[in-house]
Amino acid sequence: MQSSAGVCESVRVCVCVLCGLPAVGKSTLTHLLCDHLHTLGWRTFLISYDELIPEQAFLLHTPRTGDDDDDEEEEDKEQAGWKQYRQAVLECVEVFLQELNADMPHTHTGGGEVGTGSVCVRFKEAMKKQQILPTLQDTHSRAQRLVLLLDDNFYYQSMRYRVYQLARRRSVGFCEVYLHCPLEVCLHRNRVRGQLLPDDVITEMSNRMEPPNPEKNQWERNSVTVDNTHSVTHTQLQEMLQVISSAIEYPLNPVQDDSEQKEADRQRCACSVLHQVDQVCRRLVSQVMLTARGCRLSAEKMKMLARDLSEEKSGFLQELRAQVLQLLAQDECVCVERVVTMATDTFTRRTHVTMERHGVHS
Ligand SMILES: Nc1ncnc2c1ncn2[C@@H]1O[C@H](COP(=O)(O)OP(=O)(O)OP(=O)(O)O)[C@@H](O)[C@H]1O
Repeated sequence: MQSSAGVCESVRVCVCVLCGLPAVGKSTLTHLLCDHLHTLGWRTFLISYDELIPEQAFLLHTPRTGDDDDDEEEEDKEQAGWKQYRQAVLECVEVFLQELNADMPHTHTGGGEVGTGSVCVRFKEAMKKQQILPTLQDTHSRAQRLVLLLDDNFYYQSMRYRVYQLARRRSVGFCEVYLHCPLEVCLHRNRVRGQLLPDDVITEMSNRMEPPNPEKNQWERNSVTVDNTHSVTHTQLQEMLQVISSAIEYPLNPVQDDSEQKEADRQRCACSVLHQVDQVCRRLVSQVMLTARGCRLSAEKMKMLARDLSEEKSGFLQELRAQVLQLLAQDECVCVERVVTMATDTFTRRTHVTMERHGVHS
């Protein structure tokens, strides 16, 4: 049976999120997965964030590392812009899924706010290039299963959770493939391919990486972790195909209870706390750097201090995030103001220790 758009109505779909550090090998693996899925007669739609989001937005976003705290406002604006682009990608995916089995032609021209409209244009180009609609319209095709492969770093759990929510709203399957290997290997692969990203950006992302945690997050139960230090083995490939297959056979149901809303509230609260504490930490780091400048530290020592402070801040924010989410998961009441004050005190003490270690005295 066909809709007026000509797409077979019984297409089973799943969204597969590929996450991992830059240069870990996500794109390479995606192509391998596509080849294998095609031999099963399944269709794939490769959604590469690198190709949909203008390069400029990625460059603006690259996580900052310590000694460039001067222009906080500018960075906030950049972060907001980058988030809009990511949101625009998800909007395109959602409209695509909405129209897939509905009685509608694929004529969506939106794709987000002004400035992110290019994402929609690129999304449509990707559809055309990968011949998504012609194959799905072919009723004789055995391609009744479609796997959307989302290729990006997805280093925060909250980034992946948004995709999960989308899959749930549209009643399709959801799974995750987390690709990892030692940081040094990623840095090396990045250098070999022509150093697309500075080392410290990849290192910073590694500090921030929150791998899937199926034990803690029920919604991440359909995930597989793959060590990509060497070539992917047959067993690893089978594991991935198994997870994708299970996601496609058992699509998610739209929310029946308020658990999803609760989880979203928890994430929002944690983000708010983290954002405020992050601002405070940056100011403290800037102050320390100013004090160090006053102490006439050599350029080399200033660099080492900046690096240590940056690491201290990343680690501290990560710990705090985990603690806040734990409290919220236990339904504890989290007073944002209080947490921010306590966190400020703790981080101030830590910066003092770091200062002393570097011979900086206020
Ligand atoms: N298992 C592997 N063993 C050795 N080299 C690999 C492996 N997988 C990928 N590579 C190489 O590492 C480099 C980065 O791979 P790839 O572009 O797939 O990474 P990526 O995770 O998609 O990067 P990005 O997120 O920056 O787009 C490429 O040169 C690729 O050939």
